[in-house]
Amino acid sequence: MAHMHLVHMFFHSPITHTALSWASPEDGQLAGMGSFGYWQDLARTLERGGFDAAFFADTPAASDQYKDGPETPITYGVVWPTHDPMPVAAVMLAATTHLGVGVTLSITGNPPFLAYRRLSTLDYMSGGRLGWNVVTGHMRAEHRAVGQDLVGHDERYDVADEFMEICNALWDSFAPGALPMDKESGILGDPSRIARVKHVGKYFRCEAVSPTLPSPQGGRPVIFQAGSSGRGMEFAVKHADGIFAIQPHLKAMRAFRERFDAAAAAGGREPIGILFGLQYVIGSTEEEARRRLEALRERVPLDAGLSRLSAPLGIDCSTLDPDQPLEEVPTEASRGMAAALVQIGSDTGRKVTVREAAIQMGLTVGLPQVVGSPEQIADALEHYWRESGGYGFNLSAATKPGMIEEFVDHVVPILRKRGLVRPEYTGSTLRENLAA
Ligand SMILES: Cc1cc2nc3c(=O)[nH]c(=O)nc-3n(C[C@H](O)[C@H](O)[C@H](O)COP(=O)(O)O)c2cc1C
Repeated sequence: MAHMHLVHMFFHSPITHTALSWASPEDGQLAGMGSFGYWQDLARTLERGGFDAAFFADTPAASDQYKDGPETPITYGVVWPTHDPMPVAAVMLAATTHLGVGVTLSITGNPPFLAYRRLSTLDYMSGGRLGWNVVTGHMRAEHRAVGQDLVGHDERYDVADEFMEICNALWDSFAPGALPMDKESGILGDPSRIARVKHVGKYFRCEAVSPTLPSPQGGRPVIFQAGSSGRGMEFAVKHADGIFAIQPHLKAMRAFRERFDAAAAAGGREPIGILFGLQYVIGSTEEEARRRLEALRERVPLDAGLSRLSAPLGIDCSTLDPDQPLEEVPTEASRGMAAALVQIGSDTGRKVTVREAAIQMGLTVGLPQVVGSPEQIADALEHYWRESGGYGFNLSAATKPGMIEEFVDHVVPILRKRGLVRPEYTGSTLRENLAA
């Protein structure tokens, strides 16, 4: 664990995690959605700060769990609109030379061959700076949108395993010397050295040669994974190079890391690097940061928070009394998330009401927050990093792009001075930079 690794989280949407952040006078992302320049500038800022990558989360369809429809996400712009992250990844990769971009691409609604082609094209064009966050798609709306049935939790990972089998076979299909690319003889590829993949499985069929040139980074893009259930961990141990995780506080981060290390050891692997999600709210002083946080909190409509809370709990939260303790709400969907919200912001186990959980959900979607001056944020990151044993952080800025610039200009120099992050990029691919 030589250095703290930093990735910065986004949605290709008006917000990342804070409902109504788009309405803050400080925020430029809604206007930025119609501008290549906005994303290019963000990419250059992150590269100036030595970030390993920008990461795009993606849930392609507006959530319809709350009040059985998409009205609330549409009304308040809660991850609606949600544009495709793949083109914006291309824009950011084109504006930089070292920054990686991790994109989320769901196995729902995307045939493996076409997903492989889109990912490999971008990986090749960027000189090996692409990461893929493999998600199974857990939202009802996403399945309704593409006309597929939502399969059971563990079976989703069986489908994902088979999906990966096809992608891996295509990535591994090139033998040495497969690509003479010889202008003199006019021979570009040697078909005897490029395997034709023939897959007939339970969920997919594919018969093809790779339509794209091989990955410049170790045979395939960097594979990220974010599932934390037992079956999710099993999938990660089999396929992932890095893990994205959201845990509500330090104690939970450490426990999660220990659980994952044990799963990796059981699967015969070295520990996999975990990047913990954190939201930061920065100010030139602590008072300023707290003022900014309060302005954001006051803007979160209860309805938007309740709609955010509905998805992980798997219930329509409009049916709940906002003043009842969250603990009393029965949920079959994500007990982990409910337990995390009950303890949000502390590890003291203080009981929160549905209203408090909803506002907190509207503010951070369960991410722990670090709030303060650049020095205080650097201190918090160092503490979390040293004590959790995590590989680094998947950071989310409450407003954009200003807070990101402030982080790069004022927090990164402190982290560099302390020797916590590397002074400059040492590799040219995302895989190399993440390993350094
Ligand atoms: C940091 C983080 C980012 C995630 N990003 C996405 C995403 O962009 N799209 C998505 O559909 N699911 C996303 N997920 C959800 C996971 O991929 C997974 O479906 C969910 O955690 C449930 O899996 P589990 O039951 O194995 O934990 C994310 C989860 C975490 C912790």
